[in-house]
Order: sequence, then structure tokens, then C-alpha cells
Amino acid sequence: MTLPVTTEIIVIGAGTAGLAAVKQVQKQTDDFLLINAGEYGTTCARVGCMPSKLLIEAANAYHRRHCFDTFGIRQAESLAIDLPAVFSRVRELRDYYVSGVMKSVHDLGNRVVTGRAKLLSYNQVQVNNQIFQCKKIIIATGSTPIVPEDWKTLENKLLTTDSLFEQSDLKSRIAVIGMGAIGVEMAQALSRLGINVTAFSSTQQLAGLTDPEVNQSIHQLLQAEFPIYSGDKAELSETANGVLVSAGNVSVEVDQVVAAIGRQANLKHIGLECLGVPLNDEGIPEINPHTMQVADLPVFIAGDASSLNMVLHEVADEGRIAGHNAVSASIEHFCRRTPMRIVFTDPEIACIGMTYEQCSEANTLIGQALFEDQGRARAGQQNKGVMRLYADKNNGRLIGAEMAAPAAEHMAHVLALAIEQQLTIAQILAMPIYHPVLEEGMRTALRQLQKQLPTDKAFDLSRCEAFHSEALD
Ligand SMILES: Cc1cc2nc3c(=O)[nH]c(=O)nc-3n(C[C@H](O)[C@H](O)[C@H](O)COP(=O)(O)OP(=O)(O)OC[C@H]3O[C@@H](n4cnc5c(N)ncnc54)[C@H](O)[C@@H]3O)c2cc1C
Ligand SMILES: NC(=O)c1ccc[n+]([C@@H]2O[C@H](COP(=O)([O-])OP(=O)(O)OC[C@H]3O[C@@H](n4cnc5c(N)ncnc54)[C@H](O)[C@@H]3O)[C@@H](O)[C@H]2O)c1
Repeated sequence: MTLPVTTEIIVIGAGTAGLAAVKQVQKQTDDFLLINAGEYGTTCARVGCMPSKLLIEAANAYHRRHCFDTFGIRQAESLAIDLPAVFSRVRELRDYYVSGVMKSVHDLGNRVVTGRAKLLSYNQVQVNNQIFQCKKIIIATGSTPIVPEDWKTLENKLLTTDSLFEQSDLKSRIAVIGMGAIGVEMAQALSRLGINVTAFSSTQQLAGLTDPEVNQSIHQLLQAEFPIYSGDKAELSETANGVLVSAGNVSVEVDQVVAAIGRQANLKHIGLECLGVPLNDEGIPEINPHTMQVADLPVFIAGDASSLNMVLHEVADEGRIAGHNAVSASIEHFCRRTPMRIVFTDPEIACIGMTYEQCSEANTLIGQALFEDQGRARAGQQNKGVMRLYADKNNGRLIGAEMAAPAAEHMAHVLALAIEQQLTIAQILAMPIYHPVLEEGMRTALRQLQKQLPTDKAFDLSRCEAFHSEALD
């Protein structure tokens, strides 16, 4: 082995978190190295957010044909899906998104080292038989789909989102195992693309929802499109023709399986044992979510690797916090944003702020809106789903929301801002809401909350002074 190479900062992992950390580090110094193993281009652009949304867009576009007749558009039955063409577009646009990331990595020039990093101590990293000595280490190694050892023998009958978007065609019967965000998104998309999908969920709760009303609503809507067996862990065994999926007393034979049973942090073989801090069952040390620091060591863990919140905007924040603290004279604490998760099913699922489960029953009021009869939703044949808003009984503030509703992705952002700003229901109702928009549904839920509060129920508008002009007053 050659003499150690010294550098100020080492960032391990060129994903969204790692690249965000590098950007932050570059504000102070160019004395850093970015070490990456595996493919460049980030999980988000390569095999995550972007290709999954591309597949969903194609599936939803095709699915719209079911309401064409209602709109007076005929001969929808002559439309057909061309799966190879669908996947080809997914990859073409995916490659475009990836190329943007590749350019930013390329611009880092010889600051980038390709190879698998392993920690030797809190200030030494080994890559390709070379030792690098540094002052601070940022670990942003991402996560990997969980695949039980005995499922791996199924080889190409078993897909994950790492392989799904590489397919040029799919077999006709697919089981999706796990109904978290990935499972519900992919099961609905594949079903809408004409695949005979059967879904399995070990829990009754879909996509992390905790509100039983919202969960029941989306469960019924999805169940109308494909069967969902929930409550038991699925087990797989190979058959001559495919795979037998068994859960409780249900057994279904399929051609292929998509495993969506969660993701695990890529920390297993990185050598965290050398840090001398306790590791949990998943091999993860305690990480301060406001600093991203591990204990009081010069080591930070950010992004999916931290397992704190595997969604992109949080992952990017964690990278920035870690990068900032790695080059700062002292460790700074940062507030985290209002929690927000959006799952791109139709209707979309969203959870903002406190979940139903986190709200105290004694201190929480609930306002609800059903979208079945909502004006704009009916106009667009999107009239399904429910929104539930939670307010603090004591101060009238909005504290959380769960929904499965059309355009939830947009309403979620408005609600997140309101929660972040600690607005009361009366203050939120003071904003203008246009007509006819889906947000009028949200106003229904807000008004329901307002009626339960001891504040002014009569008017959404606040009172002002008279103008003392006959014409205006
Ligand atoms: C199918 C799917 C859909 C998703 N959809 C959404 C969505 O709609 N919205 C949303 O907000 N989030 C979504 N996510 C989550 C989001 O994509 C991830 O949270 C995010 O991409 C994780 O970024 P990261 O930087 O932590 O990891 P990554 O982008 O995975 O980067 C980690 C990098 O580290 C490298 N690495 C690993 N080990 C080592 C090592 N020992 N040495 C050197 N390098 C190493 C890896 O090869 C990789 O290049 C989705 C995820 C998936 C899988
Ligand atoms: N729209 C989005 O924001 C989005 C989309 C996709 C993924 N993601 C992120 O990716 C991460 C991973 O997503 P995920 O859906 O893979 O994981 P998850 O942990 O959210 O869900 C996995 C589900 O599989 C179930 N399960 C586990 N073993 C099972 C078995 N043997 N049989 C049946 N069910 C089983 C679990 O009970 C759980 O409900 C999430 O944390 C999410 O943050 C986000």
C-alpha cells in the first residue's frame, strides 16, 4: 500500500445527499474528495423518483381511457399499450435526468475517486488499496432494496426497482410484495399498464397512512383496480411456471414478483465498528438529526444512509447540513422542515405535519372533506378520496393532515406552509381560494374545523375599519 493521501474532507457517495454535501463544502474549501462506488447518476434519477414517476405518467395517461366515454369521446377500446415503447420512453427521459447529474460529477474533475470506501478510523478511509487521511468524513452511501436471501434464488423472476425500469417487456402476472410508497405506486402503475397485478401487504396500513378513514378510502379505491391481500407476510417459492406467493391462507401463482418490502441503509460493510460507538440492529449509530453528526466524532451520516427520512428533499437537506458542519468551526443545529410525504398513486396520498397517530385524541379536532361530490373533481372525473385535517383544540392551529385526494401533491404544499407558519384555521381560511378548484375541497375541511373552534365562526374575512365614505360604507 502506498503512503496515505491527505485531504480535508471526504464525502462517501455521489448521490443527492453526497452531492449536496459537496456543494456546501465547496463554499469553504476545494480540499475534498468525493468517493463513489457503483453507478453514478443518483438513486433518484436512475432508479427512484424519476423513472417511477415516468412509468406512472404513462400508466395514468392510458388509464384515462376509462372515462373517455363519459366525456363523449368514443372508441377508447381501440387504444392499446405498447410496453416496450413505454419502457423505452422511461429510459430515454431517465437518461436525460441522469446526464444532468453526470455533468455535475464530471465538473468535479480529479476530486472524484471511483471505488468502494471503508472506514479504518474516524479520519482514515480505504479505497482500492489506497488510504486517505482526512479531518472530517461524510457518509452518504444511500440505501438498497431489501431482498431476503432465499428470494434471491428466483433470479430474473424477482424484480426490484433497481431492475424494473431496465425491462423491455413484462410477463402478464405480477405480484407486488409490500404496500409502502414503492409498492402502491408500482402496483397501480403496472396494473394500469395492463399487467395482472396481485398485491400483498403484511400490514393493513397502506403507504404509511395512519388515519383509518383515509387508509380505508385508498384501500377500497386500489382494491377496485387489483386485489390486495393484507395482514400477513408474503412468502415466495419457485414453481415450474413462475412463483407461488403465499400469505396467510392465500396462495397465488404469478410469473414475476416485484419486491417492495423496504430499503436498508448501505452501511453494512463500511466499517462503522471502528468508530467505537454503539450500533443498532441495522448497524446504524445514533445520528443527531439537527447536525447529522455521529456522537462527537468528526463523522456525519446523511441521506438514505441515515435512515431518518428517505425522501428526496430531506435527503438533500441532510447532505447540506452535514457539508456545512464538516467545514464549520463549530457544529450548528438546524431545524428540520415540516414533515411531508407524497405518494403518487391516483388519487395521490399525502401526509403533512403530525400524523393521525401522533395527534393526541383529547386535544385534536378533525375536519374532513370527501371528494366524491366536489365540483371541480367531478368536472374532471377525478371525484374520489378523502382529506382529513387535524387542528389543536387549544390554540386553533393546523397541526397535521392525511389524505388520499386528487391533486394532493399541491394541497400538501399549501398545508405544509400553513403548519410551518403555525397558522390557525381562521388565518388559513383568510387566504383566497379560487373557483372552481380542488382546493375548495380543502376549504370544506377547514370550515368543518372552524365550526368546532370557539373563535369567530360567522365569517372567513377579518373585519376592518369603516372608510367613512358614503359610497364605500
Ligand atoms: C423507486 C423509488 C421511488 C422514489 N420516489 C421518490 C419520490 O417520488 N419522492 C421522494 O422524495 N423520494 C423518492 N424516493 C426516495 C429517494 O430517491 C431517495 O431518498 C434518495 O434518492 C436517496 O439519495 P441518497 O443520496 O441518500 O442515496 P443515493 O442516491 O443512493 O447515493 C448513494 C451513493 O453512494 C454509493 N455508495 C454506496 N456504498 C458506498 C461505499 N461503500 N463507497 C462509496 N460509495 C458508496 C452508491 O453507489 C450511490 O452512488 C424514491 C426511491 C425509490 C427507490
Ligand atoms: N413518493 C415517494 O415519496 C416515495 C416513493 C417511493 C419510495 N419512497 C421512499 O423509499 C422508501 C422505501 O419504500 P418501500 O415502499 O420499499 O418501503 P416501506 O418500508 O415504506 O414499505 C414496505 C412495506 O412492505 C411491507 N412488507 C415487508 N415485508 C413484507 C412481506 N414479506 N410481505 C408483505 N409485505 C411486507 C411492510 O410492512 C411495509 O408496509 C420509503 O421509506 C420512502 O420514503 C418514497
